[in-house]
Amino acid sequence: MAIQRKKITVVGAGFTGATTAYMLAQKELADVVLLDIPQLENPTKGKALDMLEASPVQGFDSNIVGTSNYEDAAGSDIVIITAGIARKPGMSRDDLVNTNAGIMKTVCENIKQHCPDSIVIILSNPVDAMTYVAYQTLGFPKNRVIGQSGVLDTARYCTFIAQELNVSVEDVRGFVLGGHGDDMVPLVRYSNVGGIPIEKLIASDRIEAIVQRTRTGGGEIVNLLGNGSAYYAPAASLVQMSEAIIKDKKRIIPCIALLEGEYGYDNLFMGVPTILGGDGIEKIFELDLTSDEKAALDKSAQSVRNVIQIINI
Ligand SMILES: NC(=O)C1=CN([C@@H]2O[C@H](COP(=O)(O)OP(=O)(O)OC[C@H]3O[C@@H](n4cnc5c(N)ncnc54)[C@H](O)[C@@H]3O)[C@@H](O)[C@H]2O)C=CC1
Ligand SMILES: O=C([O-])CC(=O)C(=O)O
Repeated sequence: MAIQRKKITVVGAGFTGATTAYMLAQKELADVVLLDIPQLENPTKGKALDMLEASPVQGFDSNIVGTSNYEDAAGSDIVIITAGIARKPGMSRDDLVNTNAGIMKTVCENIKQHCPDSIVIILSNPVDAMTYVAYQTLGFPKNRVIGQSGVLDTARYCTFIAQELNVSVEDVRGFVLGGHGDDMVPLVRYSNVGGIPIEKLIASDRIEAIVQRTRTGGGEIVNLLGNGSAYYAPAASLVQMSEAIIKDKKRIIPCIALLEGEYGYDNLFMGVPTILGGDGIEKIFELDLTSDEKAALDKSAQSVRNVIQIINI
């Protein structure tokens, strides 16, 4: 009897979607379905075939197909949504809200019909608000609707700390709380290098500079690229989340989760530390925060609420 492989569908075959599909296949996490709109069916099939033809060279056996038909997504264990427009220099993520909310609703209606048992990971921006739209449309339990921001924001934060100290990124631990906007909250007090608190190793003005660069890390890439936004690190982040779910690793990963009283917020999707495993978000950790940290998180939460209020679909 043939081995039943896991299946992951990536909706949106643009920069982030295609890169994610390729990384998932390289790691042999699952067979991959790459899905875009009917007008882009041939380019989507072409990207998938091109990736598949790399498999003999790279030595992976995951299958990859391109499609615009949601029937091909049926039975997916995970659906990753990257569909939507990306910002350009001079724009904020929030400028994308109504265009992408419309796209999110259409995509999620299809996922609800064809992949009712899947765990859904949302990337499209503004991602906290888009995760809320997805949750409303899908009607899935909250553990199966997850937004990606914290892995990426934390990765940027850890990159900058490793650069500052000229040490391995592998030894840097930290995480970023809050919404995926310029007022996200890198938690300095909980950050360390090889177990040593960063406050003992880096001067406070340099830490502040790292925190600020992390907050505007997406914009830094947008300005450099000139016509789109980051995709290598976002794709790597989606793959780490998918791996935690597919392998039931129970990793402690910051994810956008539905808060129902945690940290004092209700009915709000925002980035918090979670356990990510086979059931999706299996637990949310509530950390003790100082009054300054809580005030920063309140500001970030308010920004997320402000965006949700202008959704008009
Ligand atoms: N949460 C995060 O940390 C990050 C979020 N993003 C967001 O991810 C989204 C995608 O970014 P990119 O891949 O760079 O954009 P892109 O423009 O390269 O690709 C988007 C793709 O979505 C497709 N699409 C549009 N409507 C669709 C629909 N109804 N069904 C299926 N596919 C549809 C487009 O045809 C296009 O191929 C953007 O909103 C961007 O802001 C990007 C990086 C990080
Ligand atoms: O900045 C953007 O528009 C894309 C994104 O969310 C990121 O790279 O953090």
